[in-house]
Amino acid sequence: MASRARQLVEILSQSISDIEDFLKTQDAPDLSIEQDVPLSFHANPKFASTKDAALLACKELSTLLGGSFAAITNQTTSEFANTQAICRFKIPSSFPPDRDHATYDELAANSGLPEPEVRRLVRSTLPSYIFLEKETGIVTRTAASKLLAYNPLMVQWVEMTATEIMPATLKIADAMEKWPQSGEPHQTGYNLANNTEDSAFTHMAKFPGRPEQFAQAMSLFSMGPGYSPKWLLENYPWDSLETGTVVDVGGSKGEYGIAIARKYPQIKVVIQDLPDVIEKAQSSAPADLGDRVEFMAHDFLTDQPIKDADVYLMRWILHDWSDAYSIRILRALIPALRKGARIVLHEYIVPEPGKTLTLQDRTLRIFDTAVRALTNGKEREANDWKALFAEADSRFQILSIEKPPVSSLGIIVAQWEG
Ligand SMILES: C[S@@+](CC[C@H](N)C(=O)[O-])C[C@H]1O[C@@H](n2cnc3c(N)ncnc32)[C@H](O)[C@@H]1O
Repeated sequence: MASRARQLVEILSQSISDIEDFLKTQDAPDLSIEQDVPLSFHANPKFASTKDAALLACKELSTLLGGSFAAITNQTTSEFANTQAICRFKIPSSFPPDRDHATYDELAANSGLPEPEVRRLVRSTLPSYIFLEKETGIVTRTAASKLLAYNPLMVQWVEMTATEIMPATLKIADAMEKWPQSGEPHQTGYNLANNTEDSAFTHMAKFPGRPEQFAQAMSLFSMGPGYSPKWLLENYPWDSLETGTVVDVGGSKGEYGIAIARKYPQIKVVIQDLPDVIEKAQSSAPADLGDRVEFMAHDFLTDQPIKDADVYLMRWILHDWSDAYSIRILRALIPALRKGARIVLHEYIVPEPGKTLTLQDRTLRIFDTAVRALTNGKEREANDWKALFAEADSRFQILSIEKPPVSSLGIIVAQWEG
């Protein structure tokens, strides 16, 4: 028997042929993104049922291809709200042991929610393939609900997105009205959604568990193959540094700095971050690298204290900051720079529009919305990166802006010519 994916392709192919035949009988042009078919077609039972069959096949095929993670993350806001509720009430893990199917009564008993509530929530997630109900009253776990049952980080991600990101993004328009063109990290959708004057991360830190939840949710991303430090290690000529110094600015626990020091025994690395982050990072620093890895508290909005280093690395830093602040962060390096020093950024590079649309475009535009909502940050296109350095100082010369094929992040290299 043909695979489910193949069956869906057949349904899609047949439905599209039927739709095209229908359009011909109506003397209507082909389906087009730029021009809808007349509204009256949707009232035509033949057109409507064929279109629905095609859309449903597309949706299922997209879920098959995208996998369980995308099935959860690609939901609309209200679908996502129901997914948050099924996580909060632990419905994905309320199945009897060793079984991936359960009655609503069993789910109610194990989750502690009344049966009508469980039924309503579960049925709201059926269109997203979070659960299936192949036989009325019997709920089957899908790959997506198994992910929610067995992967605590995924549940943290759902909760964090629903409580931190979504409310903030829905306030972007209000923030734009209230603070036109602001680049301030405390004049954002997050500020309005949380009724605070603190910047997002300062505000979150006032609530036990919130920063940890944010960090854990974000760590889900770092597990993807595109986020491995190896892309930065393999795609920058670190071995040309001889006995050089690399400063990992905003380096957090030093994942990247430590990886560089471990692979290149001639390089010394200084990992800088805010004092409380450095205090924690220092306590878990690897002993075997000795004094080749140093931790230092430093606020990157102030002048860089490590002079004449070979490379100032900033991974995933400037996307959290508006142009005005990013320029300030770049300028704060200048007093330390010797001629020829390199600034290496490891950041997303948003593809320019007008070229072929890729799935990455959608993902990066969503990230851009999230960083804007949280801190007035920005995901940037190659030209934005160039403009940022040019605005910071004309003595920064961009050497390359490239994204290694499997890497999610690109590498932007600038040289100080002052
Ligand atoms: C998105 S994380 C990136 C961490 C690390 N570079 C990485 O890629 O894993 C941003 C980091 O910037 C640090 N940070 C935020 N504001 C800072 C400041 N004013 N000075 C120094 N570090 C700061 C945060 O503590 C955090 O570790």
